[in-house]
Amino acid sequence: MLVDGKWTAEWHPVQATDAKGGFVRQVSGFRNWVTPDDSAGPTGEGGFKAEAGRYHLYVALICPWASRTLIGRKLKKLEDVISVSVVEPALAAEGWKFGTYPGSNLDTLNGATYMHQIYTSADPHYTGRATVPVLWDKERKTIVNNESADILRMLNSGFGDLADDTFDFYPEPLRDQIDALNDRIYPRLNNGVYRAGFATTQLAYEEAFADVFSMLDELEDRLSAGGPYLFGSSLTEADIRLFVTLVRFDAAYFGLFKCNLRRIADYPALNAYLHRILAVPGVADTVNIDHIKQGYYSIKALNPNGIVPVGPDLPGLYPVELATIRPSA
Ligand SMILES: N[C@@H](CCC(=O)N[C@@H](CS)C(=O)NCC(=O)O)C(=O)O
Repeated sequence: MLVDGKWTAEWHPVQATDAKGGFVRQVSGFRNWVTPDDSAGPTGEGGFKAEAGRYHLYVALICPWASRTLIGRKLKKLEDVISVSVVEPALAAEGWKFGTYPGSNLDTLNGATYMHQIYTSADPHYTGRATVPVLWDKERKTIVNNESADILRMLNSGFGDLADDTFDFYPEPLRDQIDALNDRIYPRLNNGVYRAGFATTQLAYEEAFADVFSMLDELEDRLSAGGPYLFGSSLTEADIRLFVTLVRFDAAYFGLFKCNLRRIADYPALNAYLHRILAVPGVADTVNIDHIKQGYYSIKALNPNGIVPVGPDLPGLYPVELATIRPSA
């Protein structure tokens, strides 16, 4: 991580923990908002007007939080308005790295090698983890925001007429209910899998494990009783936020994070829902199971030898054919 703008040598991928050994996620540091008229958003300062070509997203395809923003950009048809760079899937010794791994890019915009250099360009004294996603302002040469929940809302309504209005991820009448559901799903499931995976005590792991599967059971019941989306016929940000966790679950969380009571494939309604969202035009383009597997299984603290499992076979998502991977005799 960065301490006063300097990369600390003893960087460690196991994140902060609380007194019980539970994983604690860092609070995001840049919280300004792009708005149609340049005014300030719910947090931070103004001066970030929606303009085509002005903003850039830095993402990792392994990362569920970054993927929220990629889906938002796709479905709001903002691809020509906001450019994107994708880091390599594996966390290097200095964190996220730009490179030539298939599906990744070099940073042609700022010429950085590592994501932490983007942070110190914005704030030479930055202290904190250099996380993705980052929404970068090419004009002011700074980070607008590095919190995916905020960026997803900006993509929904901050870009005004530059965005397509087929989807409204945060419709006025549903806002309280969406907030309430997000507040349940985030700690138990989205972050719950990380709490299980990065727990440093049996107790913290088991508490997280119970949260993950009780939440999945609850969502299975909810989707069996109605649908096609969490709030009926319209796809909202709650669906995007749930989808990014579900699509990683069987490939990474089940194995690496020891969330292995059941797979998403074992939940009929959740599995159908996962594939329903995957079939929404544009969504599948944001999902890269190879990056997801390579990225999670590169976390040395959890997988010291770095061996990436061949399976599981994920029909319709990541089919694995033994014949194509078995070494010939
Ligand atoms: N609150 C942030 C969290 C982002 C986050 O934790 N991203 C992870 C990748 S999934 C990251 O960049 N980790 C690098 C690190 O912690 O050093 C958000 O939702 O945008």
